[in-house]
Amino acid sequence: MDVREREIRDEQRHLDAVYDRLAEKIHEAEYLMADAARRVQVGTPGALAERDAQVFRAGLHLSRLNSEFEDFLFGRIDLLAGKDGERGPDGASTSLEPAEDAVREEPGGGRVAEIAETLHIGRMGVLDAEFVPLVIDWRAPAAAPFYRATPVAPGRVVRRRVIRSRGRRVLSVEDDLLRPQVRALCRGAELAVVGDGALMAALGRTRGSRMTDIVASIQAEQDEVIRAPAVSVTEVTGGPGTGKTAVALHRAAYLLYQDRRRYAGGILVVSPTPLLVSYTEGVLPALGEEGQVAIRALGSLVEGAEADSYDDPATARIKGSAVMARVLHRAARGAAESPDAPRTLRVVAFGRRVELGAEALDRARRQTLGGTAPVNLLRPRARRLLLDALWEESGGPGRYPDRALAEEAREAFNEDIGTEDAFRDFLAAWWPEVTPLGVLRAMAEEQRLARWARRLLRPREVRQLARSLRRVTPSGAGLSAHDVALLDELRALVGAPPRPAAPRAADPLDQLTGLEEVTTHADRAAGGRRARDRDPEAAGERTDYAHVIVDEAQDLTPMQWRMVGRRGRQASWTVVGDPAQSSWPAPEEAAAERDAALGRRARRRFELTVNYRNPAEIARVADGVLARALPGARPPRAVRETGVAPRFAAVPAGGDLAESVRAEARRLLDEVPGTVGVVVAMHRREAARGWLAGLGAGERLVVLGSLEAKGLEYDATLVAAPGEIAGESPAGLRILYVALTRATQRLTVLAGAADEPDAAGLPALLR
Ligand SMILES: Nc1ncnc2c1ncn2[C@@H]1O[C@H](COP(=O)(O)OP(=O)(O)OP(=O)(O)O)[C@@H](O)[C@H]1O
Repeated sequence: MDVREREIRDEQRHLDAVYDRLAEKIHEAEYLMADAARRVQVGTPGALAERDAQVFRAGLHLSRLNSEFEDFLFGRIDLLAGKDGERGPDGASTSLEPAEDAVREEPGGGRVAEIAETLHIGRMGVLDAEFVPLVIDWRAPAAAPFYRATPVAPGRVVRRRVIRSRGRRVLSVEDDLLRPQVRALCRGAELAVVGDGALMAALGRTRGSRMTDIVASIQAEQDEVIRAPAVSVTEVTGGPGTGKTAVALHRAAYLLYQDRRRYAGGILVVSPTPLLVSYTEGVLPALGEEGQVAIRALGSLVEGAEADSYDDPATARIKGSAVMARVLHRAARGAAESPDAPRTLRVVAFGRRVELGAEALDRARRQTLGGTAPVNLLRPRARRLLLDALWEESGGPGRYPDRALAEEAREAFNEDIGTEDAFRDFLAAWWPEVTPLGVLRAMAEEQRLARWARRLLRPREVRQLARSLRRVTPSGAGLSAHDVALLDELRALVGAPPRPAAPRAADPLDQLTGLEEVTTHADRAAGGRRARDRDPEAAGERTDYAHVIVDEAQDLTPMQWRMVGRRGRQASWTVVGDPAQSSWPAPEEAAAERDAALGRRARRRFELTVNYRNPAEIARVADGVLARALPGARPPRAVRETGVAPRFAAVPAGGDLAESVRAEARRLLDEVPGTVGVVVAMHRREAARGWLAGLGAGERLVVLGSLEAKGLEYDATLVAAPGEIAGESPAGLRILYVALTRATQRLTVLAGAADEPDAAGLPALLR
């Protein structure tokens, strides 16, 4: 048996012990369920509440324990004795630095050390029957050295081992030695070292259609972000492939572990596109945090609205800009004045007809709009002002010289007239209840919009905006992601009618860990009631998150920052992004709204510097475009090379882009076993799907418009007609940079006629 086999066998023994222990825990949980069910016979309220809590705990515990993880246990660290003998609640010793005498000089020269503690790291903590840790949760303080230790600052770590397993079987181990100069002994035998680095093995693996977690190979600079304290704002920048998205998701899991009571159900992750949402959705469940975090695309942040179309760059620029907030303010108030609102109000008072004409009504409207409340909430004010005007008109004030009598009569007048059908019908038509969608659709009428946008938008912009809003239907189909931010703003401006309550998701792990208090059904119901009393809107949709994570933050428009900001008024934040990949052309304007959203909270900044996605050969091509897009910007350092240069091809003279795209895509499908992404300019998106139809690769082949490629990655990428992508918007070069940085193995750049390829097929933009 060679060293590798022996080490795998040892880890297998440990994993077997872990699963045996899990089996015992499952048995316990089942017993608790059965026991709780028996208590239903004892009908006192106290006993019922207890039973409720117990069933809930045991059920969740069971489902968690039963889920088969791909690799439940993935790491191990072998440690020197610590400076002090303190132990944490998980049984591991807490000291980070080795004891003075942990490493000794050997008589014949060299140094030797004894391994004092071995910890296995996994997705969930497991103690044996004697409370000795069999597995430490990856988020526990004791697991931090697994991620943080480096040969320069090894702390107590001598050997770090990454264990790959599937289900109950250990497949392989990969070791890093952090104190290579020390001869380490484990129970008298020399510590074995197997393999050459888990990170490289992980990075070289074929990608599927879903992102996977990186728990087994989080790097030190990433770990610092993941475990940064959640006070205030954590800002993370870093180039493509530096793990920003991965880090943001792992941070969500870490925060839940740290303070479950505060964060369960209260973390929002905002992602730029639905494609990126579905790509990343599996990561948190794999980390054991099923259903605890809401991951939403910018176009799905508003309940009941779902973006299903794209704006051209010029329209997006208008819709996203901060000035829209003022246009919407006027529109919301203007929309309460319907073009076919009645022009006369007639009622009968004191036995005769009393009438308000256009002039009096206009005055009442202006006075009503002097109020600052959302327009729908101004209706009581409108009602009051109309009754005032009618009272005047009817000669009411002159009829009663006695003040007390006059007040009484006025009250009776309000009561009589205010409940008359003619008055009520008039009010409903004259101050109709407006909806955010209704206002947005009213803005599609160019003349009205021109009035609301006076001195704020240019006539050309008004025309463009109105035209684009005409595709929005009364049911809300045809909305773009930018429209959704406008709807959210309008919701604040019109004051949405209350919605029926949706119960807040219960927090499974509160109950499972036993660290938190036990909640009963009664508690949960009361909690729901309290939340509704506070904010009627929160009943339909949660808007008060405890932590908000913004991915690809460089892309948020000012209006989108306002929308996201409304969801985190009391929250702490993690904001990750890369200015070099921004598709929004006016960064200063966005920065102002971003600052407003994040408020005065203190900020901690981190930078990630290593590109884990692209091989160096591909990164070099992208770096050239970065230098054009943002002269002076520093690209991240690519950690690996594949020895395969990117391929440059050109559409042959007189040839067809469609045919060349098809041929190049087929070539990549043959070259890599995993996924192939074909990136084209936005306007070619639909056509390109047709070009590639029937290539028969199932989920392996994906066609993307340039803006959809954000955040995603593929084993191979074909970037077609780069000049078209760069020319499509003012941010085009940065969008091309995004497209060129999606590949983990192979990149093909296909030059169209406008790309002026040289003899080697290299487009002008990449030379
Ligand atoms: N420590 C790590 N171990 C293994 N893989 C990693 C590590 N860090 C990042 N990766 C991998 O690198 C790839 C890029 O990560 P991610 O998508 O999070 O980067 P990003 O910074 O968000 O990129 P972009 O800015 O292009 O969206 C992913 O496949 C991720 O799993």
